[in-house]
Amino acid sequence: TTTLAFRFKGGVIVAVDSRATAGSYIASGTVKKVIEINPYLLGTMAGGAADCQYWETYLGIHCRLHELRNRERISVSAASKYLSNLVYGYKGMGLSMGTMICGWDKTRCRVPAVFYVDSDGTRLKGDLFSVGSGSTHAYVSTAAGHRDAFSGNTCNLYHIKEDGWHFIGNYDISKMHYDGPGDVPGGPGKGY
Ligand SMILES: CC1=C(C(=O)N[C@H](C)C(=O)N[C@@H](Cc2c[nH]c3ccccc23)C(=O)N[C@@H](Cc2ccccc2)C(=O)[C@H](C)CO)Cc2ccccc21
Repeated sequence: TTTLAFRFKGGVIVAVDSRATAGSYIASGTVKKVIEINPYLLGTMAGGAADCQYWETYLGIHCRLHELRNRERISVSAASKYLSNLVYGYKGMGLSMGTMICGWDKTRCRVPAVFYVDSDGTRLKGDLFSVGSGSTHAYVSTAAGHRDAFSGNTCNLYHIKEDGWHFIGNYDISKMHYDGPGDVPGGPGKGY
């Protein structure tokens, strides 16, 4: 899996691949690794498929209950803290989940936010994260889908703006232009 999210003045960009594996077998090439928690919160998924799907769906239920009880949206920070505390209760029991909770807070700090949360209990606020077996490639180039055997098929792209998330599209990674390590802007041998 390769998942990437970063914050910028225009909001948050979220990009994930769509491959699921069981050992070296490709179990699926069309999985959704972004859960649409609500119109202004997205969660990405890496690690155990069932673990990610189950606990991020559970988070969605909690976020809705928060809205009903408090008559206001839950903040990205509070949503990510809730997920982190949830899975921390199962630490050491075999959960495997690496996720980014992304959104644009409308109430408190009114800025885009990205939090990394994993099943070890780590929770980090940041501007850019990449999670999954292909993340090392994604940090350095657009190579993840081509270089990591556990990532690939298609890329799902989302843009979170002040008015919520927008699904930009699904792109076939095999049709994306990539001519080797020098392919990224400013890469070696490009002279700029
Ligand atoms: C295709 C699929 C499932 C599936 O492929 N399950 C396998 C066993 C799975 O969880 N694969 C993981 C890799 C994995 C297998 N066993 C594990 C034990 C611990 C941790 C990870 C794993 C995977 O593809 N994970 C994706 C993330 C993912 C995949 C599907 C859905 C959400 C997230 C990913 O991270 C990259 C491929 C690198 O592993 C489970 C499921 C439930 C409902 C609907 C579809 C599926």
